[in-house]
Amino acid sequence: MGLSGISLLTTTYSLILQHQSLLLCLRAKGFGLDLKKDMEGVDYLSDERKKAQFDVEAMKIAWAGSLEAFQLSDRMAKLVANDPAFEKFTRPMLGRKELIKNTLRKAAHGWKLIVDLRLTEEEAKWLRLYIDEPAYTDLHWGMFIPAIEGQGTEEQKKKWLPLAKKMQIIGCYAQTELGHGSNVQGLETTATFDPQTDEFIMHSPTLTSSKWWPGGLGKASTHAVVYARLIVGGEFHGVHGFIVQLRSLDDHSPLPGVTVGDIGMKFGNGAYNTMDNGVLRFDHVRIPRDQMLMRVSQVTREGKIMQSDVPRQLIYGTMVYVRQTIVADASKALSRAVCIATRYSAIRRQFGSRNGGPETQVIDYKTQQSRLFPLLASAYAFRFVGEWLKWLYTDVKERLAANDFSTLPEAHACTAGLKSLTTSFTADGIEECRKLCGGHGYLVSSGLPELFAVYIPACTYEGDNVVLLLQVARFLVKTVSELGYKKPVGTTAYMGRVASLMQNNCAVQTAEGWLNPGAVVEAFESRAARMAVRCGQQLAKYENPEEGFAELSADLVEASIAHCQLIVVSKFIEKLQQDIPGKGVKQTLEVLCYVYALFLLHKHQGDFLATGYLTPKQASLANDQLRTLYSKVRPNAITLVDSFNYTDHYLGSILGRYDGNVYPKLYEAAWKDPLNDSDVVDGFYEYVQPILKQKLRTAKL
Ligand SMILES: CCCCC/C=C\C/C=C\C/C=C\C/C=C\C/C=C/C(=O)SCCNC(=O)CCNC(=O)[C@H](O)C(C)(C)COP(=O)(O)OP(=O)(O)OC[C@H]1O[C@@H](n2cnc3c(N)ncnc32)[C@H](O)[C@@H]1OP(=O)(O)O
Ligand SMILES: Cc1cc2nc3c(=O)[nH]c(=O)nc-3n(C[C@H](O)[C@H](O)[C@H](O)COP(=O)(O)OP(=O)(O)OC[C@H]3O[C@@H](n4cnc5c(N)ncnc54)[C@H](O)[C@@H]3O)c2cc1C
Repeated sequence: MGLSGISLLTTTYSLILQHQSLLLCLRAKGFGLDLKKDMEGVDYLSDERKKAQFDVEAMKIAWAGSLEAFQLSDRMAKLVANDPAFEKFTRPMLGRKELIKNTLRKAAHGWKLIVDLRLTEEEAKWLRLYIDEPAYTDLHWGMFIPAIEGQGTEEQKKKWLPLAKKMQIIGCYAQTELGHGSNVQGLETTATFDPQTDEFIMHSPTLTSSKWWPGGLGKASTHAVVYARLIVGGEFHGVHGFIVQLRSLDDHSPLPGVTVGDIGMKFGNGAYNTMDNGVLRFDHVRIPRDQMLMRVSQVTREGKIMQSDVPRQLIYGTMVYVRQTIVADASKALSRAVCIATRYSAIRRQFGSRNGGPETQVIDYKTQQSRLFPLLASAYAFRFVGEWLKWLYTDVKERLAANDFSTLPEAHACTAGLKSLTTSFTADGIEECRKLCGGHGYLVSSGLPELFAVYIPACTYEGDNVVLLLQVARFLVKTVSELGYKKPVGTTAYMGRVASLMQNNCAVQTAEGWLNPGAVVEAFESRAARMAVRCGQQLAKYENPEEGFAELSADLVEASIAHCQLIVVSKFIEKLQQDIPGKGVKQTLEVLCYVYALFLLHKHQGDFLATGYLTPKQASLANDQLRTLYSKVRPNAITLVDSFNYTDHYLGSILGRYDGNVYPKLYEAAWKDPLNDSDVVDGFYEYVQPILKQKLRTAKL
């Protein structure tokens, strides 16, 4: 068969796929094309779904947090999925300008729905999540408004919040500069008070002081909360936030003295390029004095600095809030990737066929299970720790409102540490899911490349993950150094039992012995306590503590990871102590909890062995138990990912389709690629044909 034969065959097949729901067997001799009978509307995963040992509807509620939360999220997911305005499959093929315009259109359509349907703020949040396209609205609602809420005075909130909440102004969070991101105290933008005019003069004195990265700044925002060095009477008084108008509210042109634009393309096709991360410079731009956010410090008309009794660290409060939301988002991104990889692993078959029978589903290979099921368990673990962190944040917020600042350091350490732990694991987990899907995982239509590209900056934004773990380390070192006279509370309460945690060793004697929450928690507590104490002992050898901290920072990061993993494990176990209704739901979650804990124990067994808490035999028993647990997860795997309740629209993946109808849909999608609009590629006559027709002068070639 020649080229035209192949082309005829493929075009015919593509037409059948497009216009028929019943696809009949198509056989192309000599081309290995043997597409089995395929019915649209058939659930190819129904046999898997019949294996479930728990009530899926009840698990959906356990995942969502409550029946109300489930219903709300389900309603918003369907609203988006059924609205053609939110189509996203062409996104990776759009050029940057089209991409941004498309995102602006979707954001406008989303806002119209919010207004027309009178959605609550909670509903609107879920709507934006399911629209699934990073946009300026994320920063407007996620950082600009929270910054004003957290750092503004009552008067300032009264003035700015109604404007922002009605979207009569659009704001972003402009902290990072070209020269400084992690080191906030090193920012160079200045806000100099002019007592003559009662104004601040915003200025970018150097190239490196240019604001660089803020999402929504590049093209959309009219305003920003700008972080700058406060200078009053020629003296520096720390970094503070200022509300600055950047663009005209009439024609959106930059105001005098403001230079603003987009910083350019980022990693991946589509992906985070829907966001207009921006650059901003000020040339002596004047703003009224009352546009400095003044909850923490005030500048009076006379140019006096007044400190309220609120701690200075509250200026960093927006980051605490966003880090907490990022932990919740980690479980969403990881569960999404795991859902795709799990469904596809049940559809995909390789090897093992006997007498022409079906080959083995790749999900039945123990290696596949040992890579996939810990990710599945982690998605659940992150979901529950995210729920707990939300509670912790709400509690801190209420305390702050009542001028109780005692739990702020712990909230900072927990949000920083868990943000770091969950985003690093999720970024690696999405890439692992791509590999678990073999070659097809590399196709954009698998949904995984774009999910990965969108997700990985989470390891950097809202604080580089290593920098954040070093903050946890400072908190741990301080806790250890105060043990003699201050009782540790909250997530460090276990340090109060440091003597026994240092002395007692693991008592587990059998693989079954590891199915004991007490044994698991004690193992993680002992490892974390021993690593933190060891760092403390090492630090004590240095005369200069800062020098010691810098020298030991790699070990300190490992101690912080051990502490954060302990938090996730114990919050999962605490969750299971609650009433969780539904047949088999709690038992299935218990299996996942042990998978999560024993997988970590196996992966980090070096720590557990080196600290002397475990013997090699006990570590090996944990691994034996892990294998048994994988067999328990196997029958429930598909329904555990169904319990995330993701629509096919949100998943955005042919491999992860609910009905498992993967191959015909992959085939169909290939023919929709613009390259296949014509049989002869554009450029053939200019660049390919001349080569084919060339008359070679050197006979040897
Ligand atoms: C396919 C489509 C997918 C669609 C997806 C759709 C939607 C997405 C949804 C949501 C989007 C979510 C996010 C949006 C994305 C990106 C937004 C990104 C925004 C940003 O990145 S904003 C910039 C963030 N920048 C940082 O995080 C900087 C990191 N640096 C710092 O935080 C600090 O400078 C530091 C490193 C922690 C401290 O440095 P240091 O110089 O030592 O500190 P000091 O300033 O001297 O203070 C030390 C003192 O303060 C305590 N401290 C520090 N931070 C805090 C805090 N946050 N809260 C409370 N206390 C804090 C610290 O403990 C010290 O206390 P002491 O008692 O020891 O003195
Ligand atoms: C997609 C995206 C969106 C963003 N959105 C915003 C936004 O809306 N608003 C905003 O203000 N900013 C935003 N940012 C900026 C972001 O917050 C910073 O990039 C982030 O805080 C990291 O800072 P940095 O770039 O200065 O990294 P750097 O600090 O320069 O990090 C470089 C390397 O140095 C290491 N390092 C740095 N300090 C230390 C240390 N003390 N000890 C050991 N190692 C160290 C880091 O681990 C890293 O490996 C965004 C960034 C991205 C990628």
